[in-house]
Amino acid sequence: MYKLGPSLMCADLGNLEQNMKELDKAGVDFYHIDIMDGKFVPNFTLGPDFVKTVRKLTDTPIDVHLMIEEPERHIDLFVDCGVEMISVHQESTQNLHSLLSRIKNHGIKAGVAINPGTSLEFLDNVYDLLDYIVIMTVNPGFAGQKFIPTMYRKIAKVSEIIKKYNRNIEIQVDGNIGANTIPKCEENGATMYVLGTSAIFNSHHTLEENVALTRKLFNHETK
Ligand SMILES: O=C(CO)[C@H](O)[C@H](O)COP(=O)(O)O
Repeated sequence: MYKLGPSLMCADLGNLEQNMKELDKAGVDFYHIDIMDGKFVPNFTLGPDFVKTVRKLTDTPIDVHLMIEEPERHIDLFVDCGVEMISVHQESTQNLHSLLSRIKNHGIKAGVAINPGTSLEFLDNVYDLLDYIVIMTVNPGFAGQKFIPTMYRKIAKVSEIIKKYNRNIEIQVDGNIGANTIPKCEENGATMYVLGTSAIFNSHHTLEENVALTRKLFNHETK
């Protein structure tokens, strides 16, 4: 079961409603929304008002990726937007366990996003709270970057670790996910795919066609 989630920072924001109509028609599984504060990452992107707009436009699950410092100060703001999933970075908070507990207490899925240079040992302390782990396959901040090849091994390692925990934790991959990278991500155990400029938000085909072409890259069925 594999899930596809367009990264809305890469959408045509002047045409958001139309873009989302096409993507919903194409049957995407979730929408990925990147929140950047210019501190934790060197860029600014979307915020809670944008998330609320997306919520009004679709019933498809919304996955918020918080690339911000002190996310504990803002969790409630994003929960109140009506999202289904929130991921945070271990490097951005003093107390990851309590932050993940807070997300779970709101009845939504909790994820941890892992930067390319961050090791995996900390997972042992929080795995009981995790619904998904996001392997950043680029350094977070900008769309259109190159996949870091050593991240394939990291996906495989996380996959092994999850088996050891014996819990149903999904592996999401984010950053330059497309024709050149999906087959190897799948081989190594990724289950959720964030689709940006490489896979769908480019001018080669319509969004619906790009989603259909992306599905063809998988050996197994999506969803
Ligand atoms: O998290 C991100 C950047 O930090 C984006 O979601 C991601 O990079 C998607 O865009 P692309 O496929 O162009 O890399």
